[in-house]
Amino acid sequence: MATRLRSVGKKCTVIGGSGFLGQHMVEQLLEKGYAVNVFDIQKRFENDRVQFFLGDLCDKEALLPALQGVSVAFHCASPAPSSDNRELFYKVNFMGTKAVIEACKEAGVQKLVLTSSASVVFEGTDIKNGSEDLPYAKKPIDYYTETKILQEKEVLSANDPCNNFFTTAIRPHGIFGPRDPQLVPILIQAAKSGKMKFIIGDGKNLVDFTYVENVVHGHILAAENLQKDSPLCGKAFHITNDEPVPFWAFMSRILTGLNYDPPKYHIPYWLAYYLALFLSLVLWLLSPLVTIKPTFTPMRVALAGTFHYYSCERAKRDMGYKPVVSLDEAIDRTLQSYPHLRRAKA
Ligand SMILES: NC(=O)C1=CN([C@@H]2O[C@H](COP(=O)(O)OP(=O)(O)OC[C@H]3O[C@@H](n4cnc5c(N)ncnc54)[C@H](O)[C@@H]3O)[C@@H](O)[C@H]2O)C=CC1
Ligand SMILES: CC(C)CCC[C@@H](C)[C@H]1CC[C@H]2C3=C(CC[C@]12C)[C@@]1(C)CCC(=O)C[C@@H]1CC3
Repeated sequence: MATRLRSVGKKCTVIGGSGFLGQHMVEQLLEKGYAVNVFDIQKRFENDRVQFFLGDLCDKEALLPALQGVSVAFHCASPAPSSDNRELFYKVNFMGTKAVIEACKEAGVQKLVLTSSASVVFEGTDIKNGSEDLPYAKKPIDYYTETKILQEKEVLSANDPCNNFFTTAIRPHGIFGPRDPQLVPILIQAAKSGKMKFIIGDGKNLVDFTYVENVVHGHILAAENLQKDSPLCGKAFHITNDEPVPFWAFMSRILTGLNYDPPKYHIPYWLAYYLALFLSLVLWLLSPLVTIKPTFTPMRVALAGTFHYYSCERAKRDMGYKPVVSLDEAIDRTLQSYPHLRRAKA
């Protein structure tokens, strides 16, 4: 109730509001009484209560109309991690984020909440209950992560209380839920083509998978607690389900929930990693002739075979965060939302 009262009359803009997380943000913001603008390069849904602004966030002039009269901007736009396009990541995540900051300041937006990623500290080796104090990855696992680091630094250092401009960053990890175009669809595609036979490593590595509604809840709490002298100013916060789970148990639960067999043979982590590395080298050599997107990339092998789970104590302490949907419930809701991916029983 308190949250609802505080949010009445608030106007916000969701940059990247047509995306998976963005659409869920829009739905919950509307439910909480916010007036919502969406700025995105594409329009992917219809809603009379939302004002859409189409444009590229790298263009400050295009952003300005979407930010007029707005008190909070949520920036959750990014090229898809799988695009692996270094120039595009640099242009959108780094240069584009600079444009977002400039446009917010010029339009008089008071709060900017960035969707960063817990992966900004991940280098492909185990992280167990990692806090926000871990240093940024010196060797990020891919170009996407490299530019998420640049982006987060840019937003946090733009915090400027003297000019009434406050910034914070949310670092979710492994977001999943209805309409996710990545995790479940990629997994089921791999299972369909017979590639989900092997567990990479011993299968005991714990990982955070975070239900999209919990991620949205973290963003809204961040916006509502971000103000002068609050501990959120210029700081990053992990938002997770706070229930780390073995990576392969989670994958198996999704697979069996959609009537696919879970993987049962084990392959040593380093063997999988070097095979994926060798495959990407071969595909790179062949790239002038054919473009093939491999299912197993070194990055995915690293994510599938190591521990990477994070503490969200800072978010609990500073913004009263607590996941609103348990992992069990989240998996059930997600499975129900993908009837078209369910395999018919023989
Ligand atoms: N999906 C995941 O597991 C995780 C995602 N994140 C972050 O969460 C955010 C949202 O991710 P998703 O919703 O999964 O991605 P998504 O690909 O579904 O949505 C991204 C949106 O950004 C828009 N966009 C891209 N380039 C743009 C540009 N130049 N100008 C305007 N709009 C542009 C796209 O059109 C799309 O609607 C991203 O910042 C991502 O880095 C962080 C941690 C985990
Ligand atoms: C084929 C299988 C070995 C794995 C299929 C599932 C993967 C597609 C996903 C498992 C962990 C996911 C993940 C991300 C994308 C999808 C997975 C690799 C991110 C890279 C998305 C962007 C981020 O900021 C970090 C995420 C970490 C976990």
